[in-house]
Amino acid sequence: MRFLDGQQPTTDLTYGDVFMVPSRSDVTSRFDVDLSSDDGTGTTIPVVVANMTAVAGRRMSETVARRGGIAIIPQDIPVDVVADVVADVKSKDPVIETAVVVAPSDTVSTVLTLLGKRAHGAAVVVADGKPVGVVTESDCAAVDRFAQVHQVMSEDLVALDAAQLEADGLEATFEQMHAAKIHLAPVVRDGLLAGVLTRKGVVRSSVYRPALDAAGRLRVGAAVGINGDVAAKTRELLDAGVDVLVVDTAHGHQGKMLQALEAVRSVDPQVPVVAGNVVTAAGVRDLVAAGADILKVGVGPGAMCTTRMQTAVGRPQFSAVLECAAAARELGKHVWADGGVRHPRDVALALAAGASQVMVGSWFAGTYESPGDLHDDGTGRLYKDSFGMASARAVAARTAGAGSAFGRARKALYEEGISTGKMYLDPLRPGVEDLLDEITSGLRSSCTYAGARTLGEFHDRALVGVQSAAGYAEGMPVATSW
Ligand SMILES: NC(=O)C1=CN([C@@H]2O[C@H](COP(=O)(O)OP(=O)(O)OC[C@H]3O[C@@H](n4cnc5c(N)ncnc54)[C@H](OP(=O)(O)O)[C@@H]3O)[C@@H](O)[C@H]2O)C=CC1
Ligand SMILES: Nc1nc2c(ncn2[C@@H]2O[C@H](COP(=O)(O)O)[C@@H](O)[C@H]2O)c(=O)[nH]1
Ligand SMILES: [K+]
Repeated sequence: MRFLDGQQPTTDLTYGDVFMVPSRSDVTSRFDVDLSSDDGTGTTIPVVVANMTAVAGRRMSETVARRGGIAIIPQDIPVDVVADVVADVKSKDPVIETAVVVAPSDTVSTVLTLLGKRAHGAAVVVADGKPVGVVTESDCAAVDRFAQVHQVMSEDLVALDAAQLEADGLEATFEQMHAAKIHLAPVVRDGLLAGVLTRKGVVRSSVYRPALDAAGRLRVGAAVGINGDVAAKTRELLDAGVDVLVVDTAHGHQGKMLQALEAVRSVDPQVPVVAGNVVTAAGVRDLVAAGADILKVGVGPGAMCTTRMQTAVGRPQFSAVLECAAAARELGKHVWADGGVRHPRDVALALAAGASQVMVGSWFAGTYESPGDLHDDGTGRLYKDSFGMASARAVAARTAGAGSAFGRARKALYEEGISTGKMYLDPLRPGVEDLLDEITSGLRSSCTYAGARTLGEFHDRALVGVQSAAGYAEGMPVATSW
């Protein structure tokens, strides 16, 4: 990456401070851009779901890995639950999606609760393992909440056969669904429900490649903190089958982190290890020396994060990523830009600055696939609760039952995150895949503007300028007259 006209910025910058100019390009289609990362984590799009309890759970992990990204299960989740999540994600099909399933005797009230768990807009009604109907939100409108599913479901089913699907391919399957005027179809294998396909999902499967491990199963990562028996927890996580290990604490450039990395490396010298958070080249070098392959960069940019207000510590994220990525590159290592990503442009800028991937937390909390329950704010707008991992809420959960009550009370004094975030679902993009579409289409387009076919070329070719607040504002759409 170069600054425009050889500028050398004299202050640290964040995403809003910078813009990219187009360069001569011979990349004729945005579909010609390869978004795979080269940092050894096996992702085919450079998007990692942040290890936050309100964001990364099993549905999020499965959905994002099917489209080529990876989610990191937070360190606060008990290790036996992590093992269960990893096994579940790895049991899922890379193309056929997991259905929301109900029984004919379930109530409409149950259906309405479950529909919000995935973006399909329909639940498959199953009896003896076979699909017998489909039920949507509109089927449930204006009927009693205790009505039973069999009374309202549509029995007019067009089911797809998994073997036939493989033989026909995605395009023919899409055309078949189009001709049948259906947006969703249950998929059966030997007559039993194997999942669902949506028309949108079929198109996505033709554009994205799933992030798969050596055995062809979806990838998933998990985080470990720096306290306690790090080696033992690492062993348990690796036995559970996690593909990437994230060693995570607020202040990554500290002695306990270096010891934690040594403990992790003593267990497994091979697994990709991500460590952070840091924002300086010195932090990068020390953590690499202790065994990290990838540095998690970002102190204070997160949407749920109050660290900069509490402590004055942190660094504007674009400059942090630029300096850390350059230091990591010299050592043959990589960085993930963690936090503060709110628009596709931020993803492009982080990658231009040299990050191999971008971590997204709060933005994805506001989707069907995040772990929380859907709420209506009283005006019909849907949202989910979110909270920081250093908030009072997370600290109380993390320390519950550990140590003495006195110790927990002392810990509770330190709070560097908000407990009561409200992340609205975008009515046009309520599912995480809708956001991935928005991010990756923006990023593919950024790459062609820079004349880049790969993310490596994008970083090499990106030409970045510094802008005023008015320059940033000019880029915003204006939907009403002024
Ligand atoms: N990216 C960011 O800007 C930030 C991210 N977070 C996230 O919050 C989660 C919890 O992290 P964390 O609070 O580190 O909890 P951890 O459970 O990982 O514990 C942190 C350990 O480091 C010690 N420590 C020393 N200095 C600090 C410091 N300045 N801040 C925090 N701990 C310190 C603590 O001891 P003692 O308690 O005795 O001081 C404790 O033993 C993580 O997921 C982290 O990524 C949190 C803050 C900032
Ligand atoms: N200082 C704090 N940082 C936090 C907290 N919880 C999470 N985080 C960091 O934010 C990113 C995600 O950023 P986002 O803008 O996409 O939400 C996450 O990976 C952590 O590094 C917190 O309580 N305090
Ligand atoms: K912040």
